[in-house]
Amino acid sequence: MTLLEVQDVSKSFAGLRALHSVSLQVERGSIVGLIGPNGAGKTTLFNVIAGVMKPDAGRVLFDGTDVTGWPPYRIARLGIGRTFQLMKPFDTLSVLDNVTVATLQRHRSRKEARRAATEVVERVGLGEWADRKASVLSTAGYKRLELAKALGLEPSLLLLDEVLAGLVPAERARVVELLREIRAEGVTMLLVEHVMSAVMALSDHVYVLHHGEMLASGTPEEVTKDPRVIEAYLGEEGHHAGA
Ligand SMILES: Nc1ncnc2c1ncn2[C@@H]1O[C@H](COP(=O)(O)OP(=O)(O)OP(=O)(O)O)[C@@H](O)[C@H]1O
Repeated sequence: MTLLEVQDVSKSFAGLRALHSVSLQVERGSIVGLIGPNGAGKTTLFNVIAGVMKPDAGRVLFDGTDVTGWPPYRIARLGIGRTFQLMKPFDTLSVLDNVTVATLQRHRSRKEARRAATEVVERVGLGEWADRKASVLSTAGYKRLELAKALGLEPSLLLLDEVLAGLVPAERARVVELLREIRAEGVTMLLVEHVMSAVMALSDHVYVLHHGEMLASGTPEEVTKDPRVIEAYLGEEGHHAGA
């Protein structure tokens, strides 16, 4: 069953066409990769899905509801969570308090919100850091916190924006494992990522954006063999293929 459907979405910035008639589908329970060169439009598409930007044309359907143009808080409440490429935790708050800010959206009582936050913090492997200030975390810790904040909203769909960037390979492998576990718990994911080995290992289906247009889509194997994708992305930045 389709959980997210993007239909012919277009978005321009002062004449610059960031997205041109882009469509994609995310099946419930799947992990879908969204790849493409810098400036291809990936973050813009996330912004449209999450309600941060209104598309000039096209529609976003989530779980059968047309959410196009809805404000971000309503979309989040309906079940779309999101991590950000540029992370902005509250540095002076503890790790647990940062996540409680998210769980308070779902739980009325502070006690319940705190209990839910504690669970999520444990879930992402930050249990030992729960009472430390967010500012003491490493990059890997920040990434996990970012994931925890998104999970705290109890989303059915998670939009992940480069959660592996800046991590060393051992840490990447741990986050890949964590994402698999989160999927097994029933969370569907749309994943923007430049670390191709992870995209290939995780994704059931991959979409390739290029200059704001959907260049190709298919299984990871199909996409990596597609000459257009190799020319536009994988070949040009060959390190992606093995990264
Ligand atoms: N708020 C904005 N105002 C003007 N131009 C923008 C804005 N946001 C994005 N753009 C432009 O739209 C195009 C698509 O950018 P976008 O950030 O969506 O690409 P991306 O695929 O996410 O790139 P990256 O991999 O570098 O994050 C780029 O040319 C970018 O400069």
